[in-house]
Order: sequence, then structure tokens, then C-alpha cells
Amino acid sequence: MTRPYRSVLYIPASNARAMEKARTLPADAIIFDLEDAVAPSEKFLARDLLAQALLENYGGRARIVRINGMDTDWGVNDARQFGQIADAVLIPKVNRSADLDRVADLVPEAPLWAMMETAEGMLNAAEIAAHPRLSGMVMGTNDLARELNARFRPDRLPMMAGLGLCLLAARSQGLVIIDGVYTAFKDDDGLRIECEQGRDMGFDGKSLIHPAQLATANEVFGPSGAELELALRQIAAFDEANAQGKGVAVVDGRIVENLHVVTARKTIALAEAIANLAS
Ligand SMILES: CC(C)(COP(=O)(O)OP(=O)(O)OC[C@H]1O[C@@H](n2cnc3c(N)ncnc32)[C@H](O)[C@@H]1OP(=O)(O)O)[C@@H](O)C(=O)NCCC(=O)NCCSC(=O)C[C@H](O)C(=O)O
Ligand SMILES: [Mg+2]
Repeated sequence: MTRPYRSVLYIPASNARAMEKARTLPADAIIFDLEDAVAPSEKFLARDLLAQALLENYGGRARIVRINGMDTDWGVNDARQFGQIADAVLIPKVNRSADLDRVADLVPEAPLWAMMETAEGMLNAAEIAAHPRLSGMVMGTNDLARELNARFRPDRLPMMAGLGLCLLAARSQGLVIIDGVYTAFKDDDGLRIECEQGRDMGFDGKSLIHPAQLATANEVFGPSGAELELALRQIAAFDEANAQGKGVAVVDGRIVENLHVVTARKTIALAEAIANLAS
């Protein structure tokens, strides 16, 4: 089943008000963060608040819990406590496939997601993506920039090798993959440019830090009216060509083959999944 992940909103699990608010926000998925957005002095409080919050109804929004690393004082109990409740458990700073094994043992059922945010993780992206329990990746471009000693640029040139490696790895295994956050949450124009770039590259959606970023991500990562209309025309034209014994149709001066129809059907399935979320 296609599930939309256009907008994936981080919320510090120490912020009860924000977790409450998220139940009415148009986010496709929520990452309840126990890791970097929560100060060490608030780790236990955050766990309690999150346990309370997850008793509430979040509608069709995917509820992903980002636990602390297994090398911290909190990671093991985070995994034990939320592995049964969350729709997915997100593991920070995954360097290699073996990093997922410990969590996989602690959480026998929930799908695992990996934060891709270290230089070693980029180089091991293919083996990480091939882990049998993994179903999603989230880019951590801030930690990656820190490790690389890279500067933030509007074109994200220093990130491109890592983004590309992770995309290739995720797609080779049929995983969901979400782009990193745009931290200047009051800069709508900058956010749009970064969303468009991520969409062009093939990401399923953008991780976000503030509700003001939701509308842009939903718009950019959702199929536009024009894309939907084209998809429908491509399918109709291809069906007609097939009925005439041809394997190729032409729409708007471009050829349409079976592979283009696959993409067109995906576009329609995504639009339907988005419509189902809203209903
Ligand atoms: C960035 C913020 C600290 C700003 O908070 P605040 O000053 O409270 O914002 P506003 O006053 O504009 O908030 C307006 C209302 O929106 C609610 N709100 C704010 N943020 C969220 C949110 N993330 N989810 C849900 N609701 C939110 C406020 O409660 C206000 O509501 P109301 O009371 O009705 O007026 C803050 O936005 C924030 O903490 N954002 C999340 C930060 C975070 O999670 N960071 C960690 C993830 S990013 C990361 O780790 C990157 C990765 O690992 C990497 O390496 O790249
Ligand atoms: Mg990080």
C-alpha cells in the first residue's frame, strides 16, 4: 500500500503542547524525538510525556519514535518502551548494518528506520538498506554537515554525494527515504527551493521542524493537478496503443512506454493515498 510521507514533522517528546497540537496538523508522519531535541535532564520526563501522548488518536499520521542511541544511558529502555507502540522506531547515527541488530532484537515487531547522518553511514548505505528489518531512512543533514566540516549552501553541493548514495541504497531495497530538515523555519522561499531539489532527486518527503513548513512540503512532494492529469492521459494513450498492438504511445510529443505507465500509476496511487488521509 502507498502511504504518503510528504511531510514528516519532528516534535521534541518533552513538548507536550506540540505533541497535542500535532494531532490536528496536516503532517503525513510525526517523528516523536527522544534524542537530540531533548536535553539529558529531560529524557525521563520526555518518555513519560510521550507514553501519554501515544494514548491519543493521531489519525492516519504515521507515528515514528526516534530513540536515543544504543550507546547512551537511554537507548535500550526507549526501544523497549516504544517498540510495541510506535509505527516505526527510528535509530540515530546508524553507521553500519550491525547497528540495527541490537534494536531489532529488542523490538521484535516494529519496522525499523535509520537516521543516515554520519560519514561512515554514507559509505555503508547499501548494506544498511539491505537489513531485513529496515523500512525507511531519514537523512540527518545537520549531523552529516558537522562530521564533514561542510558549510550550508542553498545548492547543498557538499551534501550531494551522501544524499545520492542513500537514495540509491534506499531505492535498491524499496525503502521509504525522507530528506533532511531545513533549519531556517521562517524562510519559506529557502524551504521551497530545498523541497523542490529533494523532490527532483527522488525523496518521498521532507523532514520538518515547525508546523509552518508543512504546507510547502505537502505541496511540493504531492502530485500536482498537472502531473495527475498527465498520468491519466499517459495511461489512456498507452492502453489505446496496446489495443492496436503497439508498445509505444506518444503524449505531448514524448513517448510513453510501459515504464512510464508504472510511474503514472504510482502518481495516481499516491494521490489516492493522500485523499484517503484527508477523509
Ligand atoms: C524551532 C522551535 C523551537 C520553535 O518553537 P516555538 O518558538 O515554540 O515556535 P512557535 O512559537 O512559532 O510555535 C507556534 C505553534 O506551533 C507549535 N509548534 C512549534 N513547533 C512544533 C512542532 N515541531 N510540532 C508541533 N507543533 C509545534 C507551538 O507549540 C505553537 O503552538 P501554539 O501553542 O498552538 O501556539 C520548535 O518548532 C521545535 O522545537 N521544533 C522541533 C525541533 C526538533 O525536533 N529538532 C530535532 C529534530 S531535527 C534533527 O535532529 C536533525 C537531524 O538529526 C540532523 O542531524 O540533521
Ligand atoms: Mg542528527
